[in-house]
Amino acid sequence: MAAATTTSPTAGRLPFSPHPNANPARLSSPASLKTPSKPVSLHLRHLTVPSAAGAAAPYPDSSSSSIPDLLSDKPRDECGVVGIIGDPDASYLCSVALHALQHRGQEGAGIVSTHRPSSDSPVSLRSVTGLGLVSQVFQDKSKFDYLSGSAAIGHVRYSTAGSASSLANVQPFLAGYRFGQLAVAHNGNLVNYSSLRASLEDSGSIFNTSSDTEVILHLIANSNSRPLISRIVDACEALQGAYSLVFLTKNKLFAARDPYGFRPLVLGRLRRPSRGIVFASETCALDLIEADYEREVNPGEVIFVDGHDLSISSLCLMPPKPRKACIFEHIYFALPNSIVFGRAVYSSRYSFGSTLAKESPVANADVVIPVPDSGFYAALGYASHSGVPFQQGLIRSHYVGRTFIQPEQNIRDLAVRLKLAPVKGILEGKSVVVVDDSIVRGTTSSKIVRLIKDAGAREVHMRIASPPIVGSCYYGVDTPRSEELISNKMDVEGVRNAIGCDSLAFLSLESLRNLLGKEAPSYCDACFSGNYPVPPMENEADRLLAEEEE
Ligand SMILES: O=P(O)(O)OC[C@H]1O[C@H](OP(=O)(O)OP(=O)(O)O)[C@H](O)[C@@H]1O
Ligand SMILES: NC(=O)CC[C@H](N)C(=O)O
Ligand code: SF4
Ligand SMILES: [Mg+2]
Repeated sequence: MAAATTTSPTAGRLPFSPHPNANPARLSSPASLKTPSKPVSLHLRHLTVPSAAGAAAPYPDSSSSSIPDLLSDKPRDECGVVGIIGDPDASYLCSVALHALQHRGQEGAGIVSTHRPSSDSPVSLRSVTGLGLVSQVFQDKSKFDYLSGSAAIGHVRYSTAGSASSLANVQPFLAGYRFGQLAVAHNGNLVNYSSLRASLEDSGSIFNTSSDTEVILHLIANSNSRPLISRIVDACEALQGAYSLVFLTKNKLFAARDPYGFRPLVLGRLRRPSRGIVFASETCALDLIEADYEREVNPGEVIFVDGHDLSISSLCLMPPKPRKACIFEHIYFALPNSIVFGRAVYSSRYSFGSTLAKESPVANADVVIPVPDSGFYAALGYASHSGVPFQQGLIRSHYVGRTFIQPEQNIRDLAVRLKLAPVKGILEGKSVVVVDDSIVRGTTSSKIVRLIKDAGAREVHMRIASPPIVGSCYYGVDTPRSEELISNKMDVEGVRNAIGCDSLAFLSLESLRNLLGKEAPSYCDACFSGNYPVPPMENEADRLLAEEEE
């Protein structure tokens, strides 16, 4: 194996290899689908946890609930992944880290860990997955006795491919194949999933789920390369789109990131005596389990950690691509206390807001209010730059999750009222600047404008701390279809009219790029600009059709 660097964790700071794109050494042929020599069947295993009587699942599937989940109205959060090795409490720490990443996915959660019943028995992998929140799936603490080993990977899911309500699609996926057991957890979306799956099925592969992630396991199983890291590289070379991945075997933890680096993935080290190694989608997960941030997993890099001595090896074997980190992580997805792609999310949002104030001031405004939660930080920036007092004119209920909205207009109104309550004393008779991070379909904004006007506001001026969203995302964010995006259907004046506010302004794409400075070209802004770094190969109709057929 070429270009591997192996070190001991006791040697202080880890001497990782240079930037992966500087080392295009390859182990195998260019990206192409390998033809398996024989049909390969993977056996996916889960210990499943039913969502507490269905009713307790906070984000019920529309088919099973009287309140349909209309999260498809907005860009839904994406998944979060965690991997920990070298600590006796690996699965418990994994669950804590998943709590920190809960905002990235609420449909399902799971952990796969190593397990060794006694010192003379072999190590095996065990899985616990369930629909719902981490606290629901891991409510029963005996799960951590079942997941007893010193290495674990975990996942919180918001689906981009495959049914949201199918327990089989909840990750991590655990499979047995000719080289033993392998588990994977994935954040992202594979744009060539359908063609990969069709090709694998033609060759005899039998799929257990409707998730795009499963093709990764089949590609690894079909690779004839050795060792496993080479099979992972082989698989990654066939994938197109976004993937931040963690893999677990009985004695190794792997992490891999696509060559564009769409989705975040960081590496840290536990402060506790074990000095275990951690991978996580966001640094907020490291903070919660008291791990120190060491660095990002670089785009195109595959890292593996040996469970015996916690030595870390880094391979940079994927063909180099221009880096394209998702700017929407900074606008909306990531937690504001995280550092994502080397930038503090809080300060990004604050600066988007202050630049918006510079770009689109409101004359004679009385008060600036945020749309909780995600509009908060941009509103602080807007208020600070404009000198207009900041107030909380909308109070968010702690007991309503992400917005549940009915298709019928009257129930939609109720849903927003359940979540957000206006403070009359702040709004009555005022000219109000309302700051939010984004408008997707316009559902939230139009309801909020009405709420604020009903509370007696004289004028309502919407200020949005990102450019108009004109295109869908194909890289791990489940945005509505392009034709449902309000800014794809009409210009800013049309949107203002539809929302019913007195004025509306978005942060310009130019300002957003200026704020990123010389790093701007290393960010994906396709949903604002239409410049898709990887062409969306499979149209959404195919995706929807595939889901309907489940
Ligand atoms: O134009 P729309 O289709 O209504 O979507 C846009 C809204 O959705 C998001 O918030 P969300 O309600 O998801 O929750 P949060 O801000 O509380 O996280 C976003 O912050 C906007 O407020
Ligand atoms: N949002 C994500 O990253 C989802 C991962 C994977 N594509 C799934 O649908 O399960
Ligand atoms: S299209 Fe938008 S949401 Fe998707 S990766 Fe690019 S910036 Fe992020
Ligand atoms: Mg919001």
